[in-house]
Amino acid sequence: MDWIFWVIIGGIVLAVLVAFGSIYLGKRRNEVEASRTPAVESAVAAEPAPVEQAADEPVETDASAAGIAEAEGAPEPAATAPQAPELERPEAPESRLVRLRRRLAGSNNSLARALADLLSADRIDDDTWDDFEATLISSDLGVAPTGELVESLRQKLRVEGISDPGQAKSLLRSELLGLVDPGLDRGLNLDHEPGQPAVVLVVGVNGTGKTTTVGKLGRMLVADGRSVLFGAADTFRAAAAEQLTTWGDRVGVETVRGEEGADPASVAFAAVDQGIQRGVDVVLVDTAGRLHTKVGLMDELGKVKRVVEKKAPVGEVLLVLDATTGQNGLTQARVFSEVVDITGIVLTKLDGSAKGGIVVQVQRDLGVPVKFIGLGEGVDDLAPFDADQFVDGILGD
Ligand SMILES: Nc1nc2c(ncn2[C@@H]2O[C@H](COP(=O)(O)OP(=O)(O)OP(=O)(O)O)[C@@H](O)[C@H]2O)c(=O)[nH]1
Repeated sequence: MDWIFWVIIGGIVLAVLVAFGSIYLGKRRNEVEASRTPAVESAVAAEPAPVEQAADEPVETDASAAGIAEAEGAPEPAATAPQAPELERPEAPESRLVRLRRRLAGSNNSLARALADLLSADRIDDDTWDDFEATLISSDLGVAPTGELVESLRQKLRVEGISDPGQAKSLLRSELLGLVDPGLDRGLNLDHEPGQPAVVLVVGVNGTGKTTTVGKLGRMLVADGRSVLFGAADTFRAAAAEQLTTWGDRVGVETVRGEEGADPASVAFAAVDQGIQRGVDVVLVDTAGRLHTKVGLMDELGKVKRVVEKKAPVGEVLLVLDATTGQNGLTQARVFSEVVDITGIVLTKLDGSAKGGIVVQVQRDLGVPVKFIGLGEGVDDLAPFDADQFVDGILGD
């Protein structure tokens, strides 16, 4: 019987050991689980990283869209909407100056302020007129046109006894309008023979905004339903052709370019030749404008024009001038007009300049109309010049 007793005792001891063992093992497992959990959590937390990257992709698109929006001067470049197709839909040329007028007014409100000061003075004496005249001159209207305007305004205010600010402002408006000359033909000459494109040469000193203007103009012409080709005849600066090609990609226009340092005339020739073969409506040729010597410039631009005209007549030579350069810009303009027949002026950077009066001076000086104005760096920031809108803009209306 003894052995039965010992078997029972052994069984009890075994059962107790098994019970303790499983309690211990269960506890260990929990500890291991517990120590593992943070790692698993961090792994789970790490998982969204690729997802985040994937989610980042549209943000990258947004960034580029924002870049475009920023370049266009859109007020909220950080907008996160995916690239909207309308971003690339060109704006109708007619509505541009209306939209851009605020920018013009923002830059030129010194004129409106000077007029307000003039009219609010208790007594308009010589000093008051002198201040007003100084403001007109500082807006680059030029000494002679300013003298004419002030003289005429003084006389009319005196003769007609005008003291009402509204009436005085409309008088100033009509005087300014007379100086800007609304009667000038500001249309871009795009006449061309069948089988030949219209050719537009864009000239000017580097940095004035030539390439940008070619890009914006291409966009405007495309908006108008025309087929366009760019010619990168600024072969002097390596990046210039690249810059124009980028603009072309942006506005849906192909660019004909040559090797760096190639003869600008041969690139212009090739562009017009391509234009003929493809049957495009307009070839816009961007040129280099180093003001090294007048003779060098004459040789280069003269040659470009002569060579191109073996293929098709050049209908427009647009001179691009930076409005912020004032008298310097006028001096450059004179040099260019001596070497090539300018048919129109593009005044750029008027958005950052209180020098709207330069329009009057440059037209008088060169005897050619301002046809376009640049009011920003964006694709749609070029507007056909309209005398009425312009004067309203610089008067802050
Ligand atoms: N604010 C403003 N900037 C402009 C305007 N037009 C051009 N720009 C800027 O002026 C700078 C020079 O423009 P470009 O088009 O490169 O000038 P460019 O005459 O072709 O000069 P090169 O490329 O050196 O031959 C760029 O930063 C343009 O974005 C404008 O109407 N307003």
